[in-house]
Amino acid sequence: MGSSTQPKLPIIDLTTQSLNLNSSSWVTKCEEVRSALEQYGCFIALYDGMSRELRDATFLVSKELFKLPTEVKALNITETPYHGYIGEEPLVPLYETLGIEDVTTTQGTDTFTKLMWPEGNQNFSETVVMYSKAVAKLDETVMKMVATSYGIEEPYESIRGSTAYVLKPTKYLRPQGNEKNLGVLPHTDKSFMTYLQQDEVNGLEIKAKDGEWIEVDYPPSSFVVMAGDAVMAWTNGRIEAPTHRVMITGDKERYVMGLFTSIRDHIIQVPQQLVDEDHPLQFRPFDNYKYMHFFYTEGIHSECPIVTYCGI
Ligand SMILES: O=C(O)CCC(=O)C(=O)O
Ligand SMILES: [Fe+2]
Repeated sequence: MGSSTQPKLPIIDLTTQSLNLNSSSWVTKCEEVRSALEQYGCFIALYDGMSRELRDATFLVSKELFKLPTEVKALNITETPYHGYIGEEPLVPLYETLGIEDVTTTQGTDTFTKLMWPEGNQNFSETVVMYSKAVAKLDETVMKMVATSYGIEEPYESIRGSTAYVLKPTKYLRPQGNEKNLGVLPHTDKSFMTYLQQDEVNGLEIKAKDGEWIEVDYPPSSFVVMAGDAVMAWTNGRIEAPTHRVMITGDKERYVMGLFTSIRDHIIQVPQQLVDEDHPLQFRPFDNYKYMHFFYTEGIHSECPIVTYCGI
């Protein structure tokens, strides 16, 4: 008989009170974040910068969005691959998602809202902008901690202002029958960082370094913080983007909010602090958006596309 203990992701308390630390405890906390990312490529964050009301309101407006006719949702076409509408894909028939680009700005979100509701939907726009800004604050904290822990505050400061945010409200249909069903194929994110929050139904699985799939069980108030391929290259491979998939069981639809950060109009370079004899340079300077296009056109069948794209 195998062990009944399921492997679990680390849970890190990033609530305001818990971060209100003297400087040596702050450094320890930063190391906790870095170590979780180095070991698993992700962790569960407890975060109090998102009120229950805002979270609930966001899932509510996203359910309204998915109720729109498919031909309306399909109007969300973007230049960047995977940021537009994806639905009714034969390989992942349960999965549906729409990307809202520049979502932390009223202008970006209004452009999307006008496409979906030409008559306007101010409640949708306002809710989604507020939600994304609150998650962007979590990103600010996490990245500050990563930068502190590696001693790369300055290099991070130089790319921070080029962060672009895409929110992807995502829905998984309930599967027919009782079998586990694939919601999303195993993949790594092509983003810099990803922040996931789910409504109530589990389904996300992370591939650990030993090859085992970890079923992620996280409460609706917390977030899964995950490294993307771009962070893997930026950290010279210290943090690896984890392979993950979604398996849907049970009889409920699953709703997820994913905020994806990417670095736009700025070449990402490995900070010199992360290169030494023990850690020779592994990645050439690269453009996060060009990488996303590369993945869509040529990199899709590559075993490790970021290494194919800019690995040394
Ligand atoms: O649904 C989830 O929990 C994860 C979705 C995901 O991996 C993605 O959108 O890239
Ligand atoms: Fe993903």
